[in-house]
Order: sequence, then structure tokens, then C-alpha cells
Amino acid sequence: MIHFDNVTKVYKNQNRPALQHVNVAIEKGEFLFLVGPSGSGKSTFLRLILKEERPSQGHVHVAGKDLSRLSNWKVPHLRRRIGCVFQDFRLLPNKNVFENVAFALEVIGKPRRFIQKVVPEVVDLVGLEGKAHRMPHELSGGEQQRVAIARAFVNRPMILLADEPTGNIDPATSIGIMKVLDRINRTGTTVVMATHDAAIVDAFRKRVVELEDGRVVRDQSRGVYGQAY
Ligand SMILES: Nc1ncnc2c1ncn2[C@@H]1O[C@H](COP(=O)(O)OP(=O)(O)OP(=O)(O)O)[C@@H](O)[C@H]1O
Repeated sequence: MIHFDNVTKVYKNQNRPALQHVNVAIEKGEFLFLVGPSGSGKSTFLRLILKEERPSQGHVHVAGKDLSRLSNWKVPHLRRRIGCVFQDFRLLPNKNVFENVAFALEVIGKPRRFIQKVVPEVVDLVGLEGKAHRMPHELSGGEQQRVAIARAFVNRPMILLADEPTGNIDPATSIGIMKVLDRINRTGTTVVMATHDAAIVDAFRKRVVELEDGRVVRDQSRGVYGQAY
């Protein structure tokens, strides 16, 4: 589903590569934790999948397509098939839960009847039943992140990218967020989650790819956050 083929990324005016000779193959339906210290290249890895950045060397393939050969006009189509969740939720503050999730479908022209049907299903899936009419400021951080996940998933993307989704959330609530991501993964969506959250990584025992100075230093199935000796 996602293949990094000897990918090196050097940003303009930087000497040190953000990623160096990265080879990672992520298959359809996998759940992968991307870990590593600040500045190790995790966000760069995610941005390359979205074609927000281009590799300086090597190739990134997503869903069988080499992104370097993907025309610019096809990039919006690629991004539509990839849901994104961020540390800071990024909800529209003047829209309620239903409207925040519905908006993701409105902007891609889905019919109103379809929106009325699928939004409540996804709001329930993320555990916000009964809260569709709450405004973001009436929700806890964990609940706001659930809305952001619902919005990212409502179009049934093939891939969900999550960049530090539990970064602003207390540990107990983070477990709930992880369970939602796990539920989404079980529907067949490939999930890539960049995180510093050792407790989460240890509790969920998924594949772990660790970056250090832009290099893959570990690729372990059912890993834990620190090195398992
Ligand atoms: N747009 C950019 N221009 C120049 N350098 C950048 C840019 N984005 C990232 N970098 C550099 O690339 C390296 C990797 O950054 P990246 O954001 O991918 O790391 P990260 O692992 O996601 O860090 P964090 O956990 O702090 O988010 C860092 O040295 C960073 O300073």
C-alpha cells in the first residue's frame, strides 16, 4: 500500500537529510507506529506519502503508484483517499460535531442524502453517540480528537495518517483514542501513526518503525517503544 524505496529527503538550505535511504513497505490493512526523537523525520515521512514533499532521491509508491509520476492534477484525488489526524484536532470552531464531519463530504460534492446517512454512523463509530449537536468548545480534548478522526474517516480512506494524535490528551483518554484508531484499522484501512507516546506503543503491540536522524534503526512487528533486548 505504501512503499518507500531508498528515500532520501534533504530540505532546501539544509545540510542534514531529514530522511536517509529509507526502505519501508507497509501492506494494506497494517497498523504501524512511527517512533523516534523530535526531528528524526516522522512528519517528513508522512508528508511524502501525501506528496506534500518530494524525495530528493528514491521513490515513494502509494496504492501501486509512483508519486514522482503522479501528475499534479491527480494529487487532490490521492489526498482524498488518505485521511489525516493531527495533534491539534483542527476542528472548525463554529460548526457542531455533525457539521464538522459533514463538511469533509460536502467539499467533495457528496449528496445531502448520503451525508445524512453516513455522518451519524461514523459519529457513533468513534464513540460520540448523542453528541452530534455539541460545539467543539463543549467537548473534551479526547472528544474533539474523536471528531477529527470521524472527519478523517468518513470518506472511508484507504490510508489514515495520524501525527501525534494523542499528543494533547491525557494517558487514560489516549487509550480510548487508540481503540478508535484500532477499530478503524480493523475495517481494512491502513493506519500509520507517528508518536512519542511510549505507553500507547507498548500497550498496543503493533509494528514499530523507529527513525533516528532520518534513518530507520528498527522495524519490528509487535514492537514496544524502547528497544526490546
Ligand atoms: N520545511 C522544512 N524545511 C527545512 N527543514 C525542515 C522542514 N521540515 C522539517 N525539517 C527538518 O527536517 C528534520 C526532520 O523533521 P521532521 O519534522 O520530519 O521530524 P519529526 O520526527 O516529525 O519531529 P517532531 O517529532 O518534533 O515532529 C528536522 O531536522 C527538521 O528541522
